[in-house]
Amino acid sequence: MTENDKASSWPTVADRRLPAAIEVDRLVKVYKQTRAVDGISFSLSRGSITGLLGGNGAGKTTTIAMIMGLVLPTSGKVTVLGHRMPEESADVLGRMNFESPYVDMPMRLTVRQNLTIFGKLYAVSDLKARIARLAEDLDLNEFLDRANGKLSAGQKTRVALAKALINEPELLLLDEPTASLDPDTADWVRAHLETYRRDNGATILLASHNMLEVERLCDRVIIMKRGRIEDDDTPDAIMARYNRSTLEEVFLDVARGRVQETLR
Ligand SMILES: Nc1ncnc2c1ncn2[C@@H]1O[C@H](COP(=O)(O)OP(=O)(O)OP(=O)(O)O)[C@@H](O)[C@H]1O
Repeated sequence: MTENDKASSWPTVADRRLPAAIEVDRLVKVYKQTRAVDGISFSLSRGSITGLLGGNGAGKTTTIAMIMGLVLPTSGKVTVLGHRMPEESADVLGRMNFESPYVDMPMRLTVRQNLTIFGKLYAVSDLKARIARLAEDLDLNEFLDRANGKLSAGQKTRVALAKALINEPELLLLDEPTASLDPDTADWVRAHLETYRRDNGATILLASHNMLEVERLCDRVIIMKRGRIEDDDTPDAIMARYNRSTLEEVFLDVARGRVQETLR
């Protein structure tokens, strides 16, 4: 994707008048001894795609869980599509969705049964047609009536993506959407996410350890370290600031505490 393509798919002026897709204000989560999230703030505009980066234990998953209203913040505020989380989650959960390769769907149910259950949970109208469309788009027809437990990792990821898109969410939260996929399937999933975002004006927040993925997909990168935000900007601006040509190098600088002279 070129910079021009990215710019043309950014939110319109009208979109900007809507409440931010996600507003996180001085958010803290303490688990007994661990400050998993330590006072972070950011706001994501509609139609943007943002990468949440950080080493193991940086606080990415905890942040996403608080945005979804699944984990109660110790302090601070989360607002999603204009609604306070978790207090007003019932008003907004139907407009968002989530995917993680680490959350399995029921193994004995077939792909079609799983998608039907999730579709009913989200009260999707004309569910049969929606599943048929997703099966076509995500190439699921070959195994639509196979038990989820009998699928390969790549097939399961495509099904998980179908589940995440079943309600045509305005906001998509992804926790390592291409983990354990072969490069071809991973590329295919990324292309699908780009298309979905472009066609639906959806907002995407994705946690990823794959720096090339983030460079390719994201307009903006938030780097976390030990529960705090270490940097927050476009991929190009961050690479320029660290005087690096890849996000991978920036990631290593941040992880190993190598701060560029220009940043001191
Ligand atoms: N339920 C929990 N109880 C206690 N500590 C937790 C819990 N969940 C996460 N933590 C701790 O909070 C910190 C942040 O964890 P989190 O899973 O949010 O990090 P992450 O950035 O998603 O890491 P990874 O890249 O490894 O998935 C870690 O130190 C972790 O051990």
